Amino acid sequence: MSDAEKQSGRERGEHWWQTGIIEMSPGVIRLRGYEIQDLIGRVSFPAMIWLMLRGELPSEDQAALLGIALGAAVDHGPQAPSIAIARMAATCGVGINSAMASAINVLGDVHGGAGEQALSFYGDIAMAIDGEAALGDAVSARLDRFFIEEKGYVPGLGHRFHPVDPRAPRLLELTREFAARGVVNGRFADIAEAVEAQVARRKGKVIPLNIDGATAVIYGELGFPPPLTRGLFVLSRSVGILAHAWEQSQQSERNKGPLPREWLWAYTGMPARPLPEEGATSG
Ligand SMILES: CC(C)(COP(=O)(O)OP(=O)(O)OC[C@H]1O[C@@H](n2cnc3c(N)ncnc32)[C@H](O)[C@@H]1OP(=O)(O)O)[C@@H](O)C(=O)NCCC(=O)NCCSC(=O)C[C@@](O)(CC(=O)O)C(=O)O
Repeated sequence: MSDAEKQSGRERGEHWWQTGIIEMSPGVIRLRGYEIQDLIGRVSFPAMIWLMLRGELPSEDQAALLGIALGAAVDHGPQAPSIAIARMAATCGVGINSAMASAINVLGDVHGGAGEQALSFYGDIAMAIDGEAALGDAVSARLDRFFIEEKGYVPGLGHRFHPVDPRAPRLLELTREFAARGVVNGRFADIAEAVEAQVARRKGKVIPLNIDGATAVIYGELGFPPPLTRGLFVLSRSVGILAHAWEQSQQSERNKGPLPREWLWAYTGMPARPLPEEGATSG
C-alpha cells in the first residue's frame, strides 16, 4: 500500500466517527477539551454527567440541583416494574449487566420515561406564555387540546400507589429554593403545579404530580431537552436497579417469578375440554 493510500485510509478512519465529546491518543484522554486527570477528583458525578451531555461544566448550584433530581428517583422498591424485573432477572442466573438491561428496557412512556412527554408538554405551555399568554390560559389551552385531540393520560401525573407522590412536592420546593437564588427561573415548577391543579378541577379528583413529572421540571429548569429527561431518569434508576439486582443475587432464590406460587393469574380462556376426535378438526 502506498503512503498516499495509507494516509487517505487514516483520514477515512478519522472521519468514520465524529464526536465533540472525547479526544484520545496514546496516553491522552480529554473530555470536552479537559484532561481526564484534571477532571478526576475535582468534578462530581452529576457535574461529569452535565459536562458529557452539555459540553461545558455546570456551576456548583446547577450540579447540586441535577444531583437532587438524580438522587430522588433511584429506587421505588419491587412494587415498581423496573425494580421487580431487576430482581427477577437476577434470580435467572444472568450477569448483573443483563439484569440491569432487562430492567432499564421497561422504562418508557408509562413508567419512568414519561418525563420526556411531560417536559414537552410543559415546553408547549412555556412557549404560549412566551407568546404573552397568562399561565392559567396557556395551561387551559394545552389541556383542552390534550383532552380533545390526544386523549389518555397527561404525562407526569398519576400514581398507582401514592395518593401524593412524596418525592414531587419536595422536588418542587427545592426547585423554588434554587429559583429564589437565581439558579433557575422556576417557570416549569409553576407550569407543572398549574397542570396538576387544572387536571384536578377537570377530573374532580387529584391526579398527583409524579416523580417523572417532578424530575422533568428540574431537568427542564436546568435546560435539558425532553429526550434527555428520559435518559437522566434511566441513569438515576440504574442505581436502584443495580442495588436490587446485586442484593437479589446474594440471596439463594432461583427462577423467582412475579407472584407467589399460590397466587395464580385470572384465566379468561376456554374452560377445560376434551381434544376433538382425530380428523374432526376444521384446521
Ligand atoms: C402512572 C399511571 C399508569 C398510574 O395509573 P393509575 O393506576 O393510578 O390509574 P388508572 O387506574 O389507570 O386510572 C385511574 C383514574 O385516574 C385517571 N388518571 C390517572 N392518571 C391520569 C393522568 N395522568 N391523566 C389523566 N387522568 C389520569 C384515569 O383516567 C382514571 O380515571 P377514571 O377513569 O375517571 O377513574 C398513570 O397515572 C399514567 O399513565 N400517567 C401518565 C404517565 C406517567 O406519568 N408515568 C409515570 C408514572 S411514575 C413512574 O413510573 C415511576 C414510579 O413511581 C413507578 C411506580 O413505582 O409505579 C417509580 O418510582 O418507579
